[in-house]
Amino acid sequence: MSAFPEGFCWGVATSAYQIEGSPLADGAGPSIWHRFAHTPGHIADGETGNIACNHYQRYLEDIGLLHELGVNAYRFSIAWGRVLPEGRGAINRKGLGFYQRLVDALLERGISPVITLYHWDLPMALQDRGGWINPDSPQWFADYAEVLFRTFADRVTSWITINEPWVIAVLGHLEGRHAPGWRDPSAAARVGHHLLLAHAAAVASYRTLGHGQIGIALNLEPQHPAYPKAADLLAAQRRDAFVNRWFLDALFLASYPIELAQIFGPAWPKFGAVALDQIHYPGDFIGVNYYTRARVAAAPEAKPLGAICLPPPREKSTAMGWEIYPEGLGEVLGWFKERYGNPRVLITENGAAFADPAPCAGLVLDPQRIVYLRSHLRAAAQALAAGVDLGGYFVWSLMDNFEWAEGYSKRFGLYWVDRQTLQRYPKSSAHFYRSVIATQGAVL
Ligand SMILES: OC[C@@H]1[C@@H](O)[C@H](O)[C@@H](O)c2nc(CNc3ccccc3)cn21
Repeated sequence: MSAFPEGFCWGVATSAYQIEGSPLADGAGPSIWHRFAHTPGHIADGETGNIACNHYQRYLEDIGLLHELGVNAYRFSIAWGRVLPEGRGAINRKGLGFYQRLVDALLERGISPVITLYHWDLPMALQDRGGWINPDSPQWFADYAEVLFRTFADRVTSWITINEPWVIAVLGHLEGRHAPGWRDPSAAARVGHHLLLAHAAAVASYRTLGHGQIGIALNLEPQHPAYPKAADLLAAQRRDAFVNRWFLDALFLASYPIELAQIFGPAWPKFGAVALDQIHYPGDFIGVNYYTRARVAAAPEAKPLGAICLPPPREKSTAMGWEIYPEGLGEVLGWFKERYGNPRVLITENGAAFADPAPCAGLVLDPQRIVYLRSHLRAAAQALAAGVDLGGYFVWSLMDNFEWAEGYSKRFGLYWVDRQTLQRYPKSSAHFYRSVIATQGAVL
């Protein structure tokens, strides 16, 4: 029996800087990840996205892989700096032309484009104006989005404004592990707010220019007390406010969790009623990027949260050190039905990195990824049966790619990429996912 309804959206996901390569080709303006990756010490093995998977040249071959999988949707991001090299103003027609050819080739194959407007690669020219802490940044983003809405209004009906505002604010502006590499709590709080204003402005623009669906993609991760102790439960609740409810409550409830003012202290701005009303903009769907859960222990010395996350047992971990915890996907999906009015949800990322072996006779055997995907797909099917308005599922990722600060050392793909030749090889998980799609989940 099919676990998923006819018309369910089956896809895979990628992002521009992680797969395209050629970051400066055809008049493209450099991004903050180009600068960050070229700054020694930021990326494992000193790698950059200069080549990545050379998708910029090999995109037709990669669309062939999508067709081989049988997906009916493909989530990818547009590099802002290819379209607007200075981040605003003059349009780079060659840069926009790449995405027009990509969209047309997808549509010819019957694959629906799901475009992420922003997946972390802000044009350097805008960062030089302060980037996301600049109060003008929401308008910069809305103007960029309008160029794409007008270009693709007739062909693209699924849009994601921003990928993971929490990662942008926290890893990029609080912890400094991602571009632009800042460590400034006040900046992180303001960046989070400006990203929500940017999302709201793009949604408002799409309401006048488009006739499809638009949403935002959030990284969501259940926070569980490591031990049955009151202190651990309180620490887990604090971290839940910080990781999950910061953006969920803002979008759906027009309020920030009170814990954030305690966590950020004086660095947390005094947002008024108008500011909170302006971020009350969930859009048409919520994208859920789910990978794992956190086991949280109280640690008063670990400022500002007073919490630490305990590593999972090795036998339950992926190559990223993340716990394999499919139950957490059902928990996260349930939040939308229980707390936020049961909006349309898409699982916009779910996947895992494992130490995949090299190809043998043209195939990479990755049984662990099959186990991971099967268990998470089962959890998704159970949530759907329980009444969650789940409309689609995207595997992260189509192929091994540039895994940010980890460089190319972590492989998330359904296709294995030879780093010397860039040849793509199917993993057995690609064949598994193809069978899931072909049977609407009956094989699970
Ligand atoms: O790490 C795998 C992927 C990454 O390649 C995607 O670009 C990004 O959208 C993505 N988000 C998560 C989950 N959130 C996260 C948490 C901590 C650090 C980085 C990402 C995983 N991933």
